[in-house]
Amino acid sequence: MLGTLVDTPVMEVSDLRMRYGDREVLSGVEFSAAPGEVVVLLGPNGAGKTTTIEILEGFRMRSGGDVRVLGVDPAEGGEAWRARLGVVLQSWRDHSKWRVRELLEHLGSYYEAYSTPDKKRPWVIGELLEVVGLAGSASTVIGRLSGGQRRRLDVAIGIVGRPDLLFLDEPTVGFDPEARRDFHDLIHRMTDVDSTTVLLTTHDLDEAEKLADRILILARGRIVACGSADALSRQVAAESEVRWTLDGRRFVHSGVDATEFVRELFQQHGEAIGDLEVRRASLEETYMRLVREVEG
Ligand SMILES: Nc1ncnc2c1ncn2[C@@H]1O[C@H](COP(=O)(O)OP(=O)(O)OP(=O)(O)O)[C@@H](O)[C@H]1O
Repeated sequence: MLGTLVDTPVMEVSDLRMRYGDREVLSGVEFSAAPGEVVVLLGPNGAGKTTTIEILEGFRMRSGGDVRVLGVDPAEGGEAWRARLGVVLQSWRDHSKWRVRELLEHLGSYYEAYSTPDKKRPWVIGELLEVVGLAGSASTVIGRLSGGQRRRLDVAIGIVGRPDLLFLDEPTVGFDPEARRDFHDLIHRMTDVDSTTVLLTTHDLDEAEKLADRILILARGRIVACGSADALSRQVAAESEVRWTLDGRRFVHSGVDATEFVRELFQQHGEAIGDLEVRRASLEETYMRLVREVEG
């Protein structure tokens, strides 16, 4: 085929509005996401992150605006559309008497009808148990899992149908550091191997920085900033901090062009320079500054 193949966006949101009673929570949210992209939605408590995700999942009717998810308006999405979505809910409370493998096999069987030549559904359960770190608990009764294992099961339930688009609302709450790292590896694997698009919310900025291709900051009903962690930090804090030692003394300099400054520093002092550090604003500093500016 001649010409450039342009990926159709997996999600397109334009002028999204949501009102609860007379209170407007979302007042013109705009963003889109491409196949295989990991988009992280950040924002203070009550900003409307869960509301946004629920609208995209088709669980909540919006008050206004245009939304397309996998090319379909979520308000009208049917079974075949839903089968291509993965949703990780806050916690799976039902079926506490079932065993882990049994529940995943049961839920997975629903997706068989939606297998395609490119994507065999559901995930092979043994392999799924491996990747979410539950292989050792396959025969455990769900009611006896620990909080962290329960959360791993939530993730397994969300991805058992090998979704094209995965929604995760605060997925790693209650994870220990190892489970958190395993989860990050899993997300990378899904986007690399299956080109799954991921939209997730978190309050863990370190996690956002590790996972996101793009970070969206939701505040006061709108997306107030959008970009990689690095781009956001450049946008907010033009200056970087350079620290170094010289003849046993510590120095600090803040400026716009750190590279040029360091070049000159070395030209002037050469090997006498020690412990050089160049630091841009962290995502936490950037986030706090952006949200404070918007919230006045
Ligand atoms: N069903 C509802 N009826 C009325 N108000 C609601 C409803 N659901 C949410 N809200 C309100 O809408 C606002 C946004 O809530 P939402 O849960 O979407 O925020 P969030 O960004 O996910 O917050 P958090 O970070 O605390 O999870 C909040 O003020 C909340 O109280």
